[in-house]
Amino acid sequence: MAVLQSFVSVHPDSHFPIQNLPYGVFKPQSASPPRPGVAIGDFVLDLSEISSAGLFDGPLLKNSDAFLQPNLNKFVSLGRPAWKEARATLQKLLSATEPTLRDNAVLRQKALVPMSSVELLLPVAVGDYTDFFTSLHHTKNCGIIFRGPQTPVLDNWYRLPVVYHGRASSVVISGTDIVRPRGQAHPVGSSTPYFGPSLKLDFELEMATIVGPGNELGKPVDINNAKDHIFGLVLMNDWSARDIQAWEYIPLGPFLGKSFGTTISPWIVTLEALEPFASEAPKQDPSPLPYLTEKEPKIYDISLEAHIKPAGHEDSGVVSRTNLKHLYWTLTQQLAHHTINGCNLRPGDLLGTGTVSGPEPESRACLLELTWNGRNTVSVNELNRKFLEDGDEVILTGYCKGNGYSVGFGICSGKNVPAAP
Ligand SMILES: O=C(O)/C=C/C(=O)CC(=O)CC(=O)O
Ligand SMILES: [Ca+2]
Ligand SMILES: [Mg+2]
Repeated sequence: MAVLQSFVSVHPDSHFPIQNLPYGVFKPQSASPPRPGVAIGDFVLDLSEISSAGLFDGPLLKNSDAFLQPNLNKFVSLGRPAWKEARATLQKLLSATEPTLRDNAVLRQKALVPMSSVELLLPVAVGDYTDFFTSLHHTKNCGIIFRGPQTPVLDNWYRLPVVYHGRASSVVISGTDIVRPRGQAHPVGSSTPYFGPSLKLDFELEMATIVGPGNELGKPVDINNAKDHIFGLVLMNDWSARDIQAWEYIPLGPFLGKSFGTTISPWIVTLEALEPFASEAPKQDPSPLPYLTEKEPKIYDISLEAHIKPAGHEDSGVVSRTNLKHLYWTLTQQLAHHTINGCNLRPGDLLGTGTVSGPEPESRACLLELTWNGRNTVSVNELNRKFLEDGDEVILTGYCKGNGYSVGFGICSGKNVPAAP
């Protein structure tokens, strides 16, 4: 079957072919109000213009103001039938053989904006942010580093997706500077804690679910319906101050070591676009309890990379290469577990997968693991790093390789700037 083509020319290496159509929010000019868009090649299609032109003409979106909003919360709340309808409309409008937009120069001029000229914003207003801990490799390595080699993975880890509640207020869009946090730390061997800028600033390469309709308080989501609550995925960097974290986290878990900033990528790639890259998840042993047992457990084959651009340098170097398929607990198990006590999820909530470390040393997805808590170094363009230095930029990227095209996530980047004096 011929590969679907757009009338917008899309470079073969682009993350944003017509097979992808990820959703974001942008401002065409700094003074313009934010509006939803989809990425196509090097352009953003302005969905407020497409909506105002009456081109969302399917039964669910015909009279909807979902694309006349400053964020995507309303659209993601509508659920999969509306998401499918929007995708079908947009794929048709952008296809090479469809004249409606292709041959309307006035509308094209208004609705197709060069991506290089826009400001990308947070795609959703994030009401709540939760971060799971679902890579066995990451869990084992952190266990050995923080708690010693005796029992790096505790029994509960195999029975439920272990998780902590993060801070939504400090979720920021790719490109936002991250100020090095100050806090307490208590290095091994020192008799008292000290206070100061973190000396162990780290990144964590993760992905995150953007929640769709969500559930009412008191009504858990059934595991076999959990997929209907996942609108799509973004890249996520859960910045972590390892020295602050190691001292504060017992017994309640991470707090100030994580809450100073979490960066997400601007484009939400939908599960519809990821479907060709889904496969059966590996069997879990021990078998999970019935509320976590799904009829068709799926994983997604998404190649992920972390790069560091050292302070003052033009080029970045790759420090980690991994894949989302290395996770033990599926995205749907994470979501169902989150609601099993009746806790409600709301449209736009952000559920981090946890650090996506794989089995090979080069697939460790944070510096804590890559340098074994600063015992070793990683080399980046002939420089060595134990942890991040002021001015270092971390760039995450991810993509799925299709037949003749890629479905990608673009980048999720952030630069560290010095701590407040
Ligand atoms: O093992 C620990 O004490 C903590 C490790 C983390 O920092 C984990 C975390 O943020 C969840 C994850 O990214 O997998
Ligand atoms: Ca994390
Ligand atoms: Mg964080």
